[in-house]
Amino acid sequence: MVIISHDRAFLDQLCTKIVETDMGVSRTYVGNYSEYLLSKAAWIEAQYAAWEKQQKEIEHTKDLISRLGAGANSGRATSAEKKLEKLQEEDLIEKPFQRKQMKIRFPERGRSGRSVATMKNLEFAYEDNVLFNKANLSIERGEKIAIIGPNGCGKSTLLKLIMGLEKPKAGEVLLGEHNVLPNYFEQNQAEALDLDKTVLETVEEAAEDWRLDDIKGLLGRCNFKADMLDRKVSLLSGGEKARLAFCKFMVKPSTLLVLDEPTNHLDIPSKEMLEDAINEYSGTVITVSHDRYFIKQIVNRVVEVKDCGLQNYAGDYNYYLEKNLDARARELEREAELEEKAPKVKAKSKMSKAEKEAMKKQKRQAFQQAKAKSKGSKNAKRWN
Ligand SMILES: Nc1ncnc2c1ncn2[C@@H]1O[C@H](COP(=O)(O)OP(=O)(O)OP(=O)(O)O)[C@@H](O)[C@H]1O
Repeated sequence: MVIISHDRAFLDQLCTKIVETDMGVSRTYVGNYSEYLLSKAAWIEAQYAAWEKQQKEIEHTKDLISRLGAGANSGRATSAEKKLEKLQEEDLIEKPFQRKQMKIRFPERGRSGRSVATMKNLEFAYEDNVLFNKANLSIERGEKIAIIGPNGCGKSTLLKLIMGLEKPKAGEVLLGEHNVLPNYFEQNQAEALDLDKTVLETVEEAAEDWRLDDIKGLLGRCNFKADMLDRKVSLLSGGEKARLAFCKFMVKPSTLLVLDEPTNHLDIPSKEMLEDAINEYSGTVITVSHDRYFIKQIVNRVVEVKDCGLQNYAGDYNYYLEKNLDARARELEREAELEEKAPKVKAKSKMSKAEKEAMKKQKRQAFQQAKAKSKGSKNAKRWN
């Protein structure tokens, strides 16, 4: 089975091999996605150490050649020259290429008061579809909260209530009084873009205190090449509009992020960029997401929408799984289902002895390869 996916939790559960392709070169790692990250880091470390060592040797040999010069030492100089030639050509170790991860920070505007949002005896229904019945929740500054629950239970509606876009039938939803500045990423954000604006204008308008070069850098990271910056939003594809909406969202100053499925249209590097930005954000974050990997990376509190109420778990997603036996059972069921569909494929937790051995072997090989000086330098141009 070959899978192409941006869903890291899914890749973790199913894959036994990851093939990474970057800059026209592909490399295979044994294991699932999390193991691939570890193996890749180990490979880069080993390759970098070997490269550094060889660079020193090259410098030392060059130095030796210049000191020996001609005359009585010319024989030794010639053999040093031969050694240098070999080091620089057939034995050359390539410097491992590391793609620079673009770093983004959500702009913050001071800090909010301690109380960020409060729901008191909240009641809400769409006609006879009751979503909340006397639900209570209070959110404090700096909390990073995942709102979870099955499809249609009212997660997105809760965010709309917090944003004041829906009104409670009874009870209250209040934002804190002091400096609570929300920045809301709604699921249909792309549909709200102004079609007459250009790509660059759309982001420039939302950004305050951003340099033009930084805005262009952000757009570039989200795959808007220079020739697209002056294109009208009306001419963009659905996916491009979604990425543009994401860029617009990333530049707005706030003290509260309200996110509805923010990772939906993002590739893995963009998800990682978003996770880093959220982790560095000192304000409050409330997110609805089905992306369990994303939730595991960023939240310190979980709120489950259940039986028209809000069940609080004062810990991260793993804590929620530990405390919530139903959720753990569902998680195990899902794993079992996936395994049944792909009986020959085993996930990390169930790796066979042979696979574990293969993985160890791969790590050893990566280390040895790095030491054993790779031949040729076909890709030398791309190492910097
Ligand atoms: N404007 C609306 N009018 C009537 N019903 C609506 C409206 N918006 C949402 N609903 C219904 O309310 C329920 C809750 O919707 P909501 O989008 O909040 O669920 P959710 O938990 O976010 O779901 P999902 O996980 O699928 O995104 C659903 O049954 C939905 O069909």
